[in-house]
Amino acid sequence: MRILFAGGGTAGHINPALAIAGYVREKEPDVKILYIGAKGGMEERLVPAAGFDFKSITISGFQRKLSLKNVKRNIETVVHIFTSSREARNIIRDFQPDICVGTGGYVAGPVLREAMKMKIPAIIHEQNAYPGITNKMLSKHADKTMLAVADAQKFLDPAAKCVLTGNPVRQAVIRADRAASRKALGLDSRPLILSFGGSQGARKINEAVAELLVKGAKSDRFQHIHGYGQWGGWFPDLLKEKGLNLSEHPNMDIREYIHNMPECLAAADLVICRAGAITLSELQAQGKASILIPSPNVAENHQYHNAMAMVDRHAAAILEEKDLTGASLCKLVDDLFKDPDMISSLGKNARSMAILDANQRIYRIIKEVLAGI
Ligand SMILES: CC(=O)N[C@H]1[C@@H](OP(=O)(O)OP(=O)(O)OC[C@H]2O[C@@H](n3ccc(=O)[nH]c3=O)[C@H](O)[C@@H]2O)O[C@H](CO)[C@@H](O)[C@@H]1O
Repeated sequence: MRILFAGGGTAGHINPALAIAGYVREKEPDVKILYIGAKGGMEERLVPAAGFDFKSITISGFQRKLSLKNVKRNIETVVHIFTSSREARNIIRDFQPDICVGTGGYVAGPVLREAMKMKIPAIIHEQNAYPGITNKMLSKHADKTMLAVADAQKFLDPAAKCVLTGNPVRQAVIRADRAASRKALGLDSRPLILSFGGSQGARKINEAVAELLVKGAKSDRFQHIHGYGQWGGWFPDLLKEKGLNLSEHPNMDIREYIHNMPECLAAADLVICRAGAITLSELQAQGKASILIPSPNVAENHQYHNAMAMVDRHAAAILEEKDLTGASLCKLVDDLFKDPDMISSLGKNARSMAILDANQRIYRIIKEVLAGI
């Protein structure tokens, strides 16, 4: 079997593709997998690191806010629509896939469209309750549109052939064990706080977490791992300005991107993060207590709705960005750790929401589509 994947822009689109690809490779070690991503996107690093062949095409998205710079970018995007289709077509011709799987993000558009024109079976996966623009466009002609949340169907083309699968989570996340992960990370018996602001990081979360790290360093009560993101290069200097010298605190660790997320998640006692769809599925798979800070800058405020689905089931705490300060975050963390039963019940309730067989369901759909069912 030869499978072509396309999806990218943020890890929220890349990691589901890697989860599906990883599962299929476990089931069928002879499978040939190729991943097409966008030149310059996070997928350029993440996909080869996961051991899959990768090719890129040049593509960009339309900028909605009008400015001179954005007009120029939008003209480039129109040019890319044509050139990227040609690039995608050439890669597809060379690779000759049996099926093409799209997981959202601009790059999936030209790849899946060209595959469909070439009569190659094409299926897409939507991670959110509110679908992204690429999947909305592709859903009309896709052989199957796989959904994480049934509600997404009402925003898709009426012709979409929808099937509910849940979000695919990487096997490494599902399997990671707390005790083994804590040992591998060199942690001691104090609680571990894990924080990050989505796959790209978030300025406001960095600023609030800086306070939490300073306070944590003084009290020495916690161990902490924080991912500050690709635009957060200023974060280490902020800590220095605040007088925090991390070399004196070996179990306080900051990094631009957390590459060993399965271990870090398994080891954590409390996770502070955005409410992107895949992050939430991972929290559920690992049954972790969390403080969710939804991004207010996403289509239809969908991260708030993602978060509330957990908060309403007492499976996470929420701190809205408008209420987020160093002080409000420190207080909520203190309150939670004062109440160990609360931390444990948030984790248990999160786990009860997990859909752990999404990879199996998607694998079955791939086989059915290939068999013409
Ligand atoms: C601002 C934005 O557009 N966010 C969207 C984006 O979020 P984003 O790209 O942040 O996606 P998710 O929260 O869904 O997934 C993030 C993934 O990155 C991993 N990770 C993150 C940080 C890190 O340092 N290391 C690491 O490995 C997480 O474990 C997870 O697997 O895609 C999601 C899925 O379509 C959407 O729900 C989000 O609304």
